[in-house]
Amino acid sequence: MGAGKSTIGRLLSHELKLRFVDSDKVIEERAGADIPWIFDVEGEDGFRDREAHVIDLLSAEDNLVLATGGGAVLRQDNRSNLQGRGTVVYLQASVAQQLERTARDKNRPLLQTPDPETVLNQLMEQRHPLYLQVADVVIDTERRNPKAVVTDIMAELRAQQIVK
Ligand SMILES: Nc1ncnc2c1ncn2[C@@H]1O[C@H](COP(=O)(O)OP(=O)(O)O)[C@@H](O)[C@H]1O
Ligand SMILES: O=C(O)C1=C[C@@H](OP(=O)(O)O)[C@@H](O)[C@H](O)C1
Ligand SMILES: [Mg+2]
Repeated sequence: MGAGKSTIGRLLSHELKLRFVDSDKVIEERAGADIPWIFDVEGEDGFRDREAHVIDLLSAEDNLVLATGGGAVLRQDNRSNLQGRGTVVYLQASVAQQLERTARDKNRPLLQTPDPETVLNQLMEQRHPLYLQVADVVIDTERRNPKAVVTDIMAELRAQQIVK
């Protein structure tokens, strides 16, 4: 959360001239409700079920840049769908940077606690190894503006001959 997936994903899609899709937005459209409502009414498990279904659908499509939510790596099905069907970019950010970038946003239920820093540290410990497991490309976003991050991603995609 706050690494910049939604922001960078959209910018990268322009650079690659591909469609951009954010799985969180698709989940909200299909549910006719926002993410806080889904967490409230269906719990995190309900949200994860919806997320897995949407990632299964979207990862099967070609020619798009997909931004997932940060918890997508928690399920094995998502990990194998993402890893098997596309190029996965892991955007890294420190917890301090995540806190700065998410502070004013009420749209992330997991961070609506008195101590989001502790939550983010726990999530990082749990998820970082999973992100590394699925990533083809790892990009440090620390104190890099979105445009610079996209430039770094493009350079790495070219170095790996994933794009020209
Ligand atoms: N590299 C960056 N530098 C500065 N601000 C950023 C950067 N990436 C994202 N942001 C800002 O941080 C916030 C969270 O970004 P977002 O794209 O929603 O992250 P994610 O989808 O990974 O949770 C947004 O306000 C966005 O404008
Ligand atoms: O990390 C998570 O578990 C979540 C991240 C959110 O997306 P972003 O990573 O785009 O903030 C969103 O999917 C939901 O609030 C859960
Ligand atoms: Mg996002």
